[in-house]
Amino acid sequence: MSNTLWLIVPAAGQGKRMGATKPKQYLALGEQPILAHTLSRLYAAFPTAHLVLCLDNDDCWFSSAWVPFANWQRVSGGAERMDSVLNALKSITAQQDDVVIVHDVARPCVTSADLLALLHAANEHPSGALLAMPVADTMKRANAEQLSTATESRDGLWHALTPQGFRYALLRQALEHAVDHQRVVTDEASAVEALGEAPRLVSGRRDNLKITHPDDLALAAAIMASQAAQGSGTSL
Ligand SMILES: Nc1ccn([C@@H]2O[C@H](COP(=O)(O)OP(=O)(O)OP(=O)(O)O)[C@@H](O)[C@H]2O)c(=O)n1
Ligand SMILES: C[C@](O)(CO)[C@H](O)COP(=O)(O)O
Repeated sequence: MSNTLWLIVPAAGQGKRMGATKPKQYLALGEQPILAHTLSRLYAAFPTAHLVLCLDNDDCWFSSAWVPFANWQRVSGGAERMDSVLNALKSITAQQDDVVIVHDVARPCVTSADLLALLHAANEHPSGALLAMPVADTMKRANAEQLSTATESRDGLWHALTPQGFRYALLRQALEHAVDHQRVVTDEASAVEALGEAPRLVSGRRDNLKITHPDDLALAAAIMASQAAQGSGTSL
């Protein structure tokens, strides 16, 4: 029996740091909301995947017209991002070694080439994999007054991105372990690391922006326009 590729998209956030009148995933990038762009990018790379979309129970902006997948379901979001992802894992009937890819709805600039590279690494490595990019700036430690008190070594330091991919059994065990230990994790890889596993870092494009703050919108639009001009968004 061929394994199902599961695609979990956490999209139940409120976008507080964006400070908009609606959750940021529904803000327009050109003619479409961010959510539609992200799902379109994911579909281009994984058209036969089973999508599990995490949405807030009070979400009044979502439209199924933005979902290109034939196989998909929605699930209630949770208090934190990790709770939304765990709700999605609990809502599916997966084989223990099925690969689960988790991607933020707030990252619409991800390319097919990066998505497929991540899937390959997640298939190859029992501890899973995540897109990431090496830190290129000098990293400062600030005190409560926002004064720079130290410089942290950037050797071996990476920015974690998404998607992140793991076998179903490992990811569910890792997130349930985090919940059991009342530990909030901000990405799936840190839950897996807490089990003593070491996911593979897959070097990803530096334009895989997570739209978080207001000035990220114009930046994302410029990235997508550049990708379209170069034919690099959904081309392989
Ligand atoms: N309880 C939550 C919180 C976040 N997310 C999702 O997790 C991703 C990354 O989170 P973030 O960028 O922090 O989004 P928000 O939580 O919406 O932003 P903020 O922290 O500014 O409110 C987003 O796609 C968001 O929709 C989620 O599904 N469930
Ligand atoms: C998962 C993530 O995008 C990896 O960088 C990030 O941890 C999400 O953090 P957020 O605070 O939920 O945006």
